[in-house]
Amino acid sequence: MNVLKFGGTSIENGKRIRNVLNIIRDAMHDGPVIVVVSAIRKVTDLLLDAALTACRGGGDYKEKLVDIERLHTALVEDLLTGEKAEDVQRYLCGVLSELGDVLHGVSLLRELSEKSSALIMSFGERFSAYIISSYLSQEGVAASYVDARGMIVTDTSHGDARVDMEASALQIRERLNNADSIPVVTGYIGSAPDGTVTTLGRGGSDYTATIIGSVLGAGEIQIWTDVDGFFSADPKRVRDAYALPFISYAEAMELSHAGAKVLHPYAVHPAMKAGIPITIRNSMNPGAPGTRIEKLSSEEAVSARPVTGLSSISDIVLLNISGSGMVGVPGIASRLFSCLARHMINIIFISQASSEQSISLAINALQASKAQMALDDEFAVELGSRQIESLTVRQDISMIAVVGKSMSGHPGVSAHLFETLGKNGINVIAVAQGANEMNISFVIDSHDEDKALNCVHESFFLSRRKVHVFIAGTGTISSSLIGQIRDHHETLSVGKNLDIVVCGMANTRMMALNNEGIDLNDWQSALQPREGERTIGDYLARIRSRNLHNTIFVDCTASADVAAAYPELLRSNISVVTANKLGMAGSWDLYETINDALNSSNAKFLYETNVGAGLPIINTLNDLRNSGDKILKIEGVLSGTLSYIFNELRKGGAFSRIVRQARDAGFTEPDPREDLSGADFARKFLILGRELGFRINYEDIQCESLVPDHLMGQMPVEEFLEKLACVDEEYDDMNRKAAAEGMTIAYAGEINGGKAKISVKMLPLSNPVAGLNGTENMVVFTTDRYFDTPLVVKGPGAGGEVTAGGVFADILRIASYLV
Ligand SMILES: NC(=O)C1=CN([C@@H]2O[C@H](COP(=O)(O)OP(=O)(O)OC[C@H]3O[C@@H](n4cnc5c(N)ncnc54)[C@H](OP(=O)(O)O)[C@@H]3O)[C@@H](O)[C@H]2O)C=CC1
Ligand SMILES: N[C@@H](CC=O)C(=O)O
Repeated sequence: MNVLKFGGTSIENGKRIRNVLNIIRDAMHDGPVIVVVSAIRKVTDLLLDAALTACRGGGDYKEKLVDIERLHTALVEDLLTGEKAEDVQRYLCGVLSELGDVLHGVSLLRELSEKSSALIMSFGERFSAYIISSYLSQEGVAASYVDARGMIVTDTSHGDARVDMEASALQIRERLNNADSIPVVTGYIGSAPDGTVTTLGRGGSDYTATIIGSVLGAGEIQIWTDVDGFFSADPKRVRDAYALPFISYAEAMELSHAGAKVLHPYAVHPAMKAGIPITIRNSMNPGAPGTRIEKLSSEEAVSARPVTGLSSISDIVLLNISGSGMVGVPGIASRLFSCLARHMINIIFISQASSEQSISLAINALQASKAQMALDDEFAVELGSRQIESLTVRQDISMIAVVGKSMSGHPGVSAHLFETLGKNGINVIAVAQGANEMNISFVIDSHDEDKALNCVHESFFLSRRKVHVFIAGTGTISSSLIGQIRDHHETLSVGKNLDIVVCGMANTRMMALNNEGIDLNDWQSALQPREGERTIGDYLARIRSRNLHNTIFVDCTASADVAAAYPELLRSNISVVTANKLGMAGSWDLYETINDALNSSNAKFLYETNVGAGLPIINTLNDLRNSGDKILKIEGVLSGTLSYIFNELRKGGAFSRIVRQARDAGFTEPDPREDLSGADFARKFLILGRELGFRINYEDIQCESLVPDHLMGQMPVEEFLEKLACVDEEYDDMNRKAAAEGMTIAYAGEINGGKAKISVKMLPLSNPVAGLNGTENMVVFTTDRYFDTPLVVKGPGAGGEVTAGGVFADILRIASYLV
């Protein structure tokens, strides 16, 4: 014999009930069947609403009653015909008038006791079981309605009653053994010894099913619901969660107690005691195998991954009682727990450190004020004498449980868990782990619940890990970067199990956001006007509110406003990769604030492309310093644009035309005057100087400008490029003169002892700088170790593809730290 329990969504409408008929018919091939049903979806909520409305007085509850009647009548009309339909309508009429009387009484008294509430709530299952048993009979499956009030015996805690297993077993055997038709039993309800109606708590029909199954020694207890099984995490919150093929009783119990809604928390115990497997099946997808909950063999347990599943409870508060006077005083904990028990307050989580100075308890948020009052009263004397210093209630708290039988004796699970949380900046407020080592529960701010569930789930369950990228700027570098991420996505996914998801991009006018990833083949179409939300602050607010795990912000703008936001991003634990030099070459104040933020956060900050675009210059410098070498001097060419201009001039051509070519090729800054004035080069030297440990500012870099003063004023870039022709002759002359002397002109500089100088130089053609081509940069490090033959880094120092490649490499460096 098997017990089949159908939840509210499985019997939501006529189509689904027809489906249930097929499931029952199939199950009948395996032997006798007992059916347990919940109320039709929404009915329990409607009943509760009707009860609360009635309690406020007046007749408004009647509207809810009409809704309840309409919902059931529609089902009868859809499913039943002839005498069966009439019989059920008569039954509904009678029971609805009983319900109406109860609600009327509540509205007159304006009082809703737990007892009357349980009575009102019991009607849902009575309606559904009657309709379904009648429908089965009509379809030729002999079935009879069984009211569980006559079988499930409970105590008098009406809303969340405890079941008297012995008394219930007697009744169940008497009513259901040797039944000659399929019993369709009302789930969720029972009765107290005084005959009053009780309920087993929300979702209690699962419990009814396992009680009946265990008493009658069922072969299997099937819980038919609307999901494919017991998931590794709540699929509504964790997109990548998946149905587990099997889990142990103990794991199912831990997970359902910690918030997994697929199974009532008490339902596992009777089945476990009787050794009967429970299967969770999807009535909308009966072909899916579902999850089998049973006793696992030791081999199965050992071969399983250490963590089986995650669950969470959101609406809780954390009570914290603390005081140095509690240390070594016996009885405080006992009084604390007894007091809460007396007030029927269920404790979800307990944590006490060995110092005994504080005890933290998580309880349901609805019971917070009751608990606070009760404890204030209980500990009034200790609070008055400051033996207990504070009794606080912290709101907006969530508890997450990480559960797995194989966690026991498996070192590193908690280390991995807390490392993952830490890297994502999730603050753990309290932790608890029982000595059975199969549940680590921790309490965090509710704001971080989804982020924590996702990053922990990913780190324990998925081989492929996600990194969420938000880009600022959609110009030359960003466009190349987006193309590279798109083209390399598959390789990274297969080769490195890394999924780079670009979730956001913005320029000053447009923005696109998508947590699941923007389509990189058509990202331009995803951009929408930023109406009213045009500042970088608005974009950052959107990013922060998403609170996704493993988030990297990528700055491909040349905006000081964006650079000024780095400290805030880092403090929000969002890592930053930037091609924009205005952060590390900004004011000393900003530079320090960025470093302070970096030191106080777990986020990373990389800016290799700030100097020499994709060339490994900052990393080389730091490798030299970190390995103990002393850098004596840095010389070279660090402007791709100026290198290009002088390399082209050497071949002949007008200065202004070459500048225009550099701009069109994407080598220049958004405003080419930043390059021609030497400012961009100076920033790179400033960054290198600071990397070397010098406290220097932009003003400390001596640099020669190539832009005539009158062209430095405010004017559009196009106008500037036109007017720049005024210097063409001067550079033509300079170039000719140099060539005549077997020399060349170049724009180069050096940093020596904290002093930096950049200028136009006349160099012999034998100088390596004269051999540069295109946008090539060259940096020469003279160090203690590289003294006779200095270390040279040389290659293209500007351009979309090489710079984007450097940005991409920084993203991957951070990704490999995060995942
Ligand atoms: N080009 C190169 O070879 C190299 C460039 N870099 C650096 O990379 C950065 C980008 O250069 P590049 O791509 O060539 O420049 P582009 O001018 O092509 O692109 C700049 C982008 O930044 C956007 N932007 C500006 N301000 C903001 C803001 N406040 N919020 C959001 N978006 C903003 C612009 O949007 P809008 O169009 O709306 O103004 C534009 O999309 C610069 O800092 C540059 O120094 C570094 C190494 C090499
Ligand atoms: N405009 C810059 C780009 C790299 O930083 C340059 O020309 O070097």
